[in-house]
Amino acid sequence: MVKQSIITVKDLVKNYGDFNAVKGISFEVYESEIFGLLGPNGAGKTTTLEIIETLREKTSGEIIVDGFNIDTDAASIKKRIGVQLQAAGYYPNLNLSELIELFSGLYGIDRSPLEMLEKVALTDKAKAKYKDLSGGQKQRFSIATTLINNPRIVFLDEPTTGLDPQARRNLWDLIREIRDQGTTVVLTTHYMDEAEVLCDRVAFVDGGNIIGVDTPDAFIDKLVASGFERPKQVKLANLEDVFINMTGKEWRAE
Ligand SMILES: Nc1ncnc2c1ncn2[C@@H]1O[C@H](COP(=O)(O)OP(=O)(O)OP(=O)(O)O)[C@@H](O)[C@H]1O
Repeated sequence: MVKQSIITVKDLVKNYGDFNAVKGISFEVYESEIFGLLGPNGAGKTTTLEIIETLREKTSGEIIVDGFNIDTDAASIKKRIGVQLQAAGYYPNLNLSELIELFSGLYGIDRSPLEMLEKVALTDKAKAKYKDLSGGQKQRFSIATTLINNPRIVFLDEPTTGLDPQARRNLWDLIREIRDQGTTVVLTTHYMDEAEVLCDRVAFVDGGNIIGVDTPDAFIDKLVASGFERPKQVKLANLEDVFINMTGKEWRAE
């Protein structure tokens, strides 16, 4: 099957004053894939995401999102994407249900809060305030808010940072469900195990450059074919497997 590109980034440059944070990167994201931007702190991942999300100005380069050019059609792009809000955007006096009603209103659409909360297993917290949620619940709620406008693409910046292993795996399942329903997912992560099992393709970003884009399997196979071997015999399980095995996979009461 020919892959259809939903995001095309060409020669993207971002300077902050005289600091060249993104140095002319080009890549494509395909429709209905989970695409990961990986790289060390300060590599330029968030800058790149926020430019594509129309939240930050680029210095130069071309970006097409779902057929719309960011220079001429940013408003059409905004309507087609879902972006996680910073926590500060969640008015403290409203409960989750009311927050979803508020955001739906801002989009000018009518979404049932319970239906949205159901997607992220938070119906029992409908009357709770955002600040009273656990870390995993906060992440799930913020993902629910990205889905309100039925977006073609959702952007998730480090969605699992700070979560325990169960919450992380549950969030992976949620992200896969979003992809399986036809929504493209672009995320950043520092966890390579996460990228390996979750992402269909990954781009490595380093010092403002993209140094490779491929499937996790292809990257690993290429490295192994080049003669790389781990210094130590790899065990058939790791400590996280032990943890999950001892404490169970189910949703936590949190
Ligand atoms: N508003 C800004 N003004 C000046 N420099 C900035 C600004 N935002 C980011 N930078 C710089 O640009 C570089 C890229 O930052 P960015 O946040 O995009 O990196 P990142 O890959 O997302 O890092 P992390 O993994 O730490 O989130 C960093 O050196 C950062 O200090």
